[in-house]
Amino acid sequence: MTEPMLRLEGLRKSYKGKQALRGLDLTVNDNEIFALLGPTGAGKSSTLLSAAGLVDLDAGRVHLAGRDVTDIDPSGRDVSIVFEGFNLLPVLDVKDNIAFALRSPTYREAEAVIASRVGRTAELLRISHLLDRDVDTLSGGERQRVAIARALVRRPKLFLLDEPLSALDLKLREGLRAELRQIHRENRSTMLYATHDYHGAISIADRIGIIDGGVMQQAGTIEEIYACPANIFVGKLIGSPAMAFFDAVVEDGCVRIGASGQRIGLPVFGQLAANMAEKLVLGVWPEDIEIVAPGTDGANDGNVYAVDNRGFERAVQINGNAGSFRKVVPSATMLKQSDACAFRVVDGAGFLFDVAGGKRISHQTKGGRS
Ligand SMILES: Nc1ncnc2c1ncn2[C@@H]1O[C@H](COP(=O)(O)OP(=O)(O)OP(=O)(O)O)[C@@H](O)[C@H]1O
Repeated sequence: MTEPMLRLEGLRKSYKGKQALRGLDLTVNDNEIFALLGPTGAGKSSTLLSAAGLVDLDAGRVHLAGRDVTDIDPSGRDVSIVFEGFNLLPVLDVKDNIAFALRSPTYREAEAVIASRVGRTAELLRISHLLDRDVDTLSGGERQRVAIARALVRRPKLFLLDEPLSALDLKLREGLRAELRQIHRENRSTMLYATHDYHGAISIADRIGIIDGGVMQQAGTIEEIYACPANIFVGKLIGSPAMAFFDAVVEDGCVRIGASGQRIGLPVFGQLAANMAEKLVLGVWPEDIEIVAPGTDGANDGNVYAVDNRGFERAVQINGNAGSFRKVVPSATMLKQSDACAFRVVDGAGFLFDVAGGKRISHQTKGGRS
């Protein structure tokens, strides 16, 4: 088996007593795009900086293509990093900004080779027409392309992208993401892409890692994560809309939603932990919740709190006694704000989570997502 391109093992990093990484593990395989998804302050940048060797770790090891590089300088690691802030050099034009890394003492190349590589990389990123411009005359999207070109031109083993597209508008972001995938296919490069944008992460990545509090919460393909979300935090960050959560109680071999809602037989949740608490949280992907007519037998009562128009679809928020959820429905669905309605969880769907720690305690279910 080939070695993973990047293996981070038990990384710990504190900044003036503030713990940013708390035993973080992460594996990025050769030739894959791995998205590191997490909210602000989760530890994404610290993870990328650790991989590049740009921070001093308190503990843990960094392996690059099977080699332990923990004690190796950034220049000896063969990785390139693109930051959100672009870090272009204002005194140089676009061409020289891209060529900069190839002219460093470590990567010194012949000028003819540099010109050809700069030209090829500029074509890939569709910035050939900008090569003679000063960087301070460029738009945000153009600068971002130049920053990516500058990192790419070295053809590093590993390409680290830290929120590279967040400053761009939606259309530019989508376009650049498609181009990054194309570059990845052509160059067979490996990318670690940090973002807090769920849509961005799933559209570009082969696998996703969800990070919070400096710890990897779960890693896998999006299908694996949907089929088995590790904890409530993962459910809240994944999906669009995200997972719905309801208070639930265990009574008479059933899980009951709220005090008087739907009853679901315990066996559908698989073999459960022996000492299951009486109170639990039931997590359900919105696709596994049906909205039905008010008063439907065995369903949960609710009312429509908000309706957002999305063109061909609408996103509705339904509030119930045991919790609320958002779900996308066709725009022909006759639901208006304040309407009474009812909803029920599709047979066999849903996950049970522990109230205290938020960990999933039920097995994979057979809902619409699995
Ligand atoms: N140089 C620093 N000095 C002090 N604290 C820092 C420093 N860098 C990061 N931190 C703290 O470490 C934690 C993790 O930060 P990090 O930048 O790795 O998170 P992030 O997931 O990249 O966040 P964001 O999405 O906001 O960039 C945060 O609480 C942050 O405030």
